[in-house]
Amino acid sequence: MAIPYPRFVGSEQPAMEAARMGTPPSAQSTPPVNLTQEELKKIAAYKAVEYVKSGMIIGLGTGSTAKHAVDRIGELLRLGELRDIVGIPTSKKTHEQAVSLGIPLSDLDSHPVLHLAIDGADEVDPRLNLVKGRGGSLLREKMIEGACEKFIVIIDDSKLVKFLGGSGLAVPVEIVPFCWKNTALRLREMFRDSGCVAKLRTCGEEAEPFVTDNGNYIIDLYFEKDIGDLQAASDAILRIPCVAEHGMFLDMATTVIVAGKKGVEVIHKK
Ligand SMILES: O=C(CO)[C@H](O)[C@H](O)COP(=O)(O)O
Repeated sequence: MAIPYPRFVGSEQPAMEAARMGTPPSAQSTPPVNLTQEELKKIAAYKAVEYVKSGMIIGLGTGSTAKHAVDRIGELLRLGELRDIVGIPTSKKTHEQAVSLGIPLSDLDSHPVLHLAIDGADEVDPRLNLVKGRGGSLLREKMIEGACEKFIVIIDDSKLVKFLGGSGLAVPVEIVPFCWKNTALRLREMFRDSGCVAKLRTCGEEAEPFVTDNGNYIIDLYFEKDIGDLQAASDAILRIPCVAEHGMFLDMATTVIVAGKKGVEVIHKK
């Protein structure tokens, strides 16, 4: 059950108060029904950072929600409320952000096991399976978040879906650029029964291929129907030689923090 924002229970209070940037408790007596999506993302992010303790090795996620968490970690380090944190960034963009905040950084080669990672997601299904990578960082995210003892996903409630692919948005697949049309065709044919459309992700006015931090392309898969057996789909995609990784994160999240108009909910994997 979601904890409603105006009546905080125990540890729900600090995240909300901090996220509302010092709004005095008295000003919170009316339900904050008009929270924007950005505010909800920030509330989820601040709540997740309560799980960060001094001395931890932390996976730093990518995207607009994760950005709030990285900002908050930087702020707590600056205030001296956290110490001896080492961040492992999941993208070049997050690396830049963390450097600008003075967060000490390292990598998976030096730290093969992390205590915790905090990241956003594009979709979360009832079993806490995820789609990630619409920001394009799925490969590094999967490497780093797969090496964590605890993986906290932070979302606003628009990301909750009945089944992956169910929001009508894409399931991304990172591929080696060589003969990408052939890989796109193989992906489309593989999911023909689910009404799959496979599109190269592009960017800019010239619609140039979007290039990931690893120098790869992304094929976005759009499904008309439920994909069905996700593990079988994952295995089949990964068997295509040019595929580096896909954006289905199955059985990886240990906790999902959902901020919605009615409150913030912390869901732990059973
Ligand atoms: O997977 C990701 C980037 O590769 C992001 O975490 C995901 O796209 C969610 O982004 P946002 O928080 O901006 O909605």
